Amino acid sequence: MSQLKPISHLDNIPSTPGKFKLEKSQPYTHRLRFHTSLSKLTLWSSFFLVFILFYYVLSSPSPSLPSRRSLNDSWGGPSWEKRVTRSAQRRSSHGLTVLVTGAAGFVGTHVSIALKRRGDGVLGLDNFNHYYEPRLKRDRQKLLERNGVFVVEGDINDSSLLKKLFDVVAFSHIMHLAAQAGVRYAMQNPGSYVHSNIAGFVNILEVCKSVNPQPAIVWASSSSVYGLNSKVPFSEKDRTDQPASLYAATKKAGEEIAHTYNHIYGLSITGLRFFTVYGPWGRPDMAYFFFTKDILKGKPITIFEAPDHGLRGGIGHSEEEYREWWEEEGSAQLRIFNLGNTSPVPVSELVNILEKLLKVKAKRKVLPMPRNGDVKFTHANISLAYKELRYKPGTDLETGLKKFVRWYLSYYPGSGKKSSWN
Ligand SMILES: O=C(O)[C@H]1O[C@H](OP(=O)(O)OP(=O)(O)OC[C@H]2O[C@@H](n3ccc(=O)[nH]c3=O)[C@H](O)[C@@H]2O)[C@H](O)[C@@H](O)[C@@H]1O
Repeated sequence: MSQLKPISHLDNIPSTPGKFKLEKSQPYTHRLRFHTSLSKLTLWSSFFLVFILFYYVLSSPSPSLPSRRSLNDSWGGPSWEKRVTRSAQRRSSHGLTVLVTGAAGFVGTHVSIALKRRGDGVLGLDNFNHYYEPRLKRDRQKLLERNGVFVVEGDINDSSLLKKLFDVVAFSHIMHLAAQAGVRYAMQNPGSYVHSNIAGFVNILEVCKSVNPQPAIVWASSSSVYGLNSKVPFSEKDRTDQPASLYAATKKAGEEIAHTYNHIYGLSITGLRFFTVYGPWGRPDMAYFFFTKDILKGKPITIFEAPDHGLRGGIGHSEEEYREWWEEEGSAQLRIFNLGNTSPVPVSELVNILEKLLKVKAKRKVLPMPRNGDVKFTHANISLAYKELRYKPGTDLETGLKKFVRWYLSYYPGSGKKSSWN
């Protein structure tokens, strides 16, 4: 756009002497000539400027846009590169070098710390968006820093940043967890799901396909891809073509996109279908988190009841289970695994446990399940993950929620003071 401004400016320059009072005196002729040549000079120099600008815009390679953006970003420079290198340094030659996207997120934080503790080199990437309280993300970042993990502030859609990271570090793996999460929010902000879960994922794959050596990719799909399926437990072999939310549809699209990049470029890609993950440092938009908050405040909570009066079970696993997810990839694999717990729990049972742990009675409002993206039930078949990864959840819901509640009360001190049974 900037090259247009001088052109419209040129259009406004008086180009004929008709706007000037004509006098026949010599000096005037000189002035007129001088003016004319000045106009010409201005015209030509402006034209030249436009040409230079135009040439610059056309001849700059595509990274010129991101590099202009980088003026506002907090990445780049020798001390930044040093921090990146140090964070990605693995402790032994057997260790992996992992880029964790969405590192300041709930799952990303736990994964980064688990990998770092076992000796892998870990670098985080996160855009610290405002989907939920940024303070929580910043505090997770501090936790990561205490554990030796540096989180680069940037977006997965920024290919120049991604390329720069691969210039500085030869990552063996990407743990891609950056995404627009949340099932119900997709009705409010559909574009953010397309931007992060589809465009962002493709951007990551585009960079991965071009670097040498190509990193293996492990990424977060979702149990929500099972959508309206009624056959339980959900198995990886089941159909996934009836998503109930745009969120689920973008995760399903991610699985198909993964297939393409494996097929064409031989990228090794493992998708993990998470089943309602919960625990300390969790996400405030999830039911167990805001139920805890509202129960403590004495505010009513809404329990969605499916039309067949079955309540959908939120099931999951706590941070211990993250440790065993990882294994060295063979080349060019395309895999998908369910990760969750195998005993579904009705939402009402989740509330019973929270009441017991918080020592506060919940004000329950039971409503028929709205058509808001939620599904009636979810239940994981995890035999494939057990067979191939030895994945075995070891935390029951009550133990996991106890850990969450303990964390919640210490993170939000004062929130539990009013706690008492009515
Ligand atoms: O399993 C997954 O794949 C997904 O798990 C969660 O989604 P969801 O299971 O819907 O998690 P919650 O928002 O915590 O909902 C749990 C259950 O509580 C119910 N619920 C939710 C909100 C509410 O006010 N009342 C209520 O009964 C929901 O219908 C649902 O059955 C995450 O938000 C997704 O990002 C993730 O991909």
